[in-house]
Amino acid sequence: MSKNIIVSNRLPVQIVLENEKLAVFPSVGGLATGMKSVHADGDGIWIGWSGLEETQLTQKNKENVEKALLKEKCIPVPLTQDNIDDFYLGFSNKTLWPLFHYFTEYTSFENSQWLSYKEVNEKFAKVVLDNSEDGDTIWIHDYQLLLLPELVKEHRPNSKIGFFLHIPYPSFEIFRIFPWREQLLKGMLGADLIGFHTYDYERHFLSSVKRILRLEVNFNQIIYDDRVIKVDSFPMGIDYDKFYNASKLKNENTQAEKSDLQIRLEEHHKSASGTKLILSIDRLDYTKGIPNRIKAFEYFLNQYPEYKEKVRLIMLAVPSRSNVPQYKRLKRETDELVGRINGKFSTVNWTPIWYFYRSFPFENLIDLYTSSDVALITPLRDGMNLVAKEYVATRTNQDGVLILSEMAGASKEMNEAIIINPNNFEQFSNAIKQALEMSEEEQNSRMKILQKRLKRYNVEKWASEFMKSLSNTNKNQKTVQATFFSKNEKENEIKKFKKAKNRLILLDYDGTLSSFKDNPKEASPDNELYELLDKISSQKNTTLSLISGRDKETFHNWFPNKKYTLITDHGVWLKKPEQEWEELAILKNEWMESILPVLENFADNTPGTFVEKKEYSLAWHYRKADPELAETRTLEVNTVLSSLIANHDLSILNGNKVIEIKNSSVNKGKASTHLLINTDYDYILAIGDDYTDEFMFEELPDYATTIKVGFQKTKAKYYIKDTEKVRAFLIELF
Ligand SMILES: O=P(O)(O)OC[C@H]1O[C@H](O[C@H]2O[C@H](CO)[C@@H](O)[C@H](O)[C@H]2O)[C@H](O)[C@@H](O)[C@@H]1O
Ligand SMILES: O=c1ccn([C@@H]2O[C@H](COP(=O)(O)OP(=O)(O)O)[C@@H](O)[C@H]2O)c(=O)[nH]1
Ligand SMILES: [Mg+2]
Repeated sequence: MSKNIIVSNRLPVQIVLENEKLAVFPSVGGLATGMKSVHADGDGIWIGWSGLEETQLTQKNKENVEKALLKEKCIPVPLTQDNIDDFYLGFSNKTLWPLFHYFTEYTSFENSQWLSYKEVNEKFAKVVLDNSEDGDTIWIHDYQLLLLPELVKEHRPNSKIGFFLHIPYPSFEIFRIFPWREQLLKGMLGADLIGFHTYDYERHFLSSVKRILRLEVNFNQIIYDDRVIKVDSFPMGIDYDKFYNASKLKNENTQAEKSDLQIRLEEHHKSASGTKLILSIDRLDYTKGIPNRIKAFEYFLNQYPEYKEKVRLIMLAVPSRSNVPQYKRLKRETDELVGRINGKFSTVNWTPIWYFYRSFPFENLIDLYTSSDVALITPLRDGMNLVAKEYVATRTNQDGVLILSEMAGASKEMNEAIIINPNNFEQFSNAIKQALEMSEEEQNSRMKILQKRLKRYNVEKWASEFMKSLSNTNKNQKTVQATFFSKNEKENEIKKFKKAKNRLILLDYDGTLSSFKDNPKEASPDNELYELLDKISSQKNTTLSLISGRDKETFHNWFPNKKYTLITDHGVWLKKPEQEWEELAILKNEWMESILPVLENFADNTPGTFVEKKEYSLAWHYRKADPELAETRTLEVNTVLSSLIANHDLSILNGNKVIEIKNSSVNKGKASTHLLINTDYDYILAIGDDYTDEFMFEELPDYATTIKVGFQKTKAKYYIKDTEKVRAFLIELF
């Protein structure tokens, strides 16, 4: 039976060891709180870090920790102090976290920490491999484990691997700064499905994949070797019923059952009628915009002094990553700001800010959510922000107002909140006023819509949508319908080849025998290739022909006096050994006059592209262009050309990073059948890599062995990875 495995840096529970005694606490942070309910229901396991330092543990403690975690269906990945310093506090939280949240000035790039990041990802991989079988479904989470999908995929090719990023994915201009960007992207591409909270993060990721790895992206699918990787957005929800029911239940509490916090909150309301509470809850993190929020609150009090003594900001900041210097500084700054503002505005009856620096148990969170008239959630950047959603879920009377930063992923689905730019203090302070003065009807109507969506798209739905999408990836996993040669098939092929009495070998050039260069002129044959071709053509009963879209002059210079046939310009020219060039088709080329300037215009407007003028065709090459610009331009080129070529018997070939306009009546299919006239071959082998070679695959007789280089869709029977493998295969044959 295959099982489901969740992997994240932090487990949903944290173990604390004090005086040899184990205590188990729930983890804070959106990932742990969100996924916990998903995990609780299933029968899978969760792999992650227990929060302990590995060398602290005696053998006995280690066993006890494992036992305690196993009860929670968790398996620990042990981290040493060095791992915690360099991988967790270091690379994860001093490099990836600030960079992905657009805090470039906080981002450090330390090679030693990168090495540690790789080492710990390998450590996680080992635990995953030790606890899984090929075929299990593995769901990996977040920025601490970006390399893990690739490490696991290598050993679990038949497992479906999902990856979800809980934080923002930054725009290409930010991501490109990162020194190890290729490795990170390739690490993520080990997954079969990659999920983000919002479409914007997804779009940024795809843009990096296109520009940095230069991979083909079709809508939201990435073609990577022979795999298709799906990318999609899944906005994470919360356990709606848990928050809703807890707050419903709370309404029924008798005075004696109330928490101390609840009693104090009620006292606040009683102390002066009409006073209101504004709530803010976050981990103490610079991305959450806490100092900014305090300053904006001060701005509000100055702008609308009538609210002094009438409103109170209750601010919960949960300690987080406190060994990272920026977090230490933030703590100091927050303390000072709260002190200054309370000092400035407080009266005998009123302190404007109630500030807590600790974490609260669930019951107290509910007290805070249900007692606050306004929730002020104003991060500078936030992947999602679940607190905003939790606040909404607890408002069982459908009152209360949410003010939400447009920089939080949650803002994309929570339109009925008051959405603000947290850097605009004017807007900030007006939003507070608007929230405090909002009519009950308006509160209700906004809340209703918000609640409806959160209830429907809850965390369970989120997880099941992700899993459903992950299980569907299987169907379109392979990019090509053709197959690799199996060992048996290859042996048969060699036998067939050896037995044959008259053999024809048709080889395309670029992308088949020689790999692509930025400038096509540089892709000239090397000595190894000359030797290989000479060897093939010197065999008995063997006709070798190169069949290419290249122009005749180039091939004439590259392959003078050779013992093999040359077919150029997609089949316009043919040269047999020791014979003159013959023209297979008599073609006109006057059309070029009108089309050349159009293509040149595109070349001028699209940096990195150029026009190649051949005798009978024109080719616009865009290999070096920015891939996203090229995507738009190729569409434009195709549209413009389609109208120009009408009535000219011309066709547009969309090749590998090239668009070529040529006469419709010539193609490699016709040229290759020309070679079959008057000769009986009992063995035909054709290898080619691009769209233009498909004509050849199509027109050759059924018994021909046709091979596609690369992983695009094809009519060929087999495929092979790249030019190197083609050469190796030919060496094996001959
Ligand atoms: O594990 P820590 O270093 O203590 O940090 C706590 C978690 O913070 C981050 O949460 C993110 O995930 C939330 C749910 O998807 C999302 O709402 C929020 O915007 C994110 O910041 C982090 O991604 C987790 O890995 C941490 O465990
Ligand atoms: O004292 C606290 C304060 C908050 N939270 C939880 O921490 C999570 C914070 O997640 P969010 O997505 O808002 O931000 P993150 O901390 O993940 O960046 C929410 O589920 C809160 O309920 C908690 O468990 N204890
Ligand atoms: Mg080719």
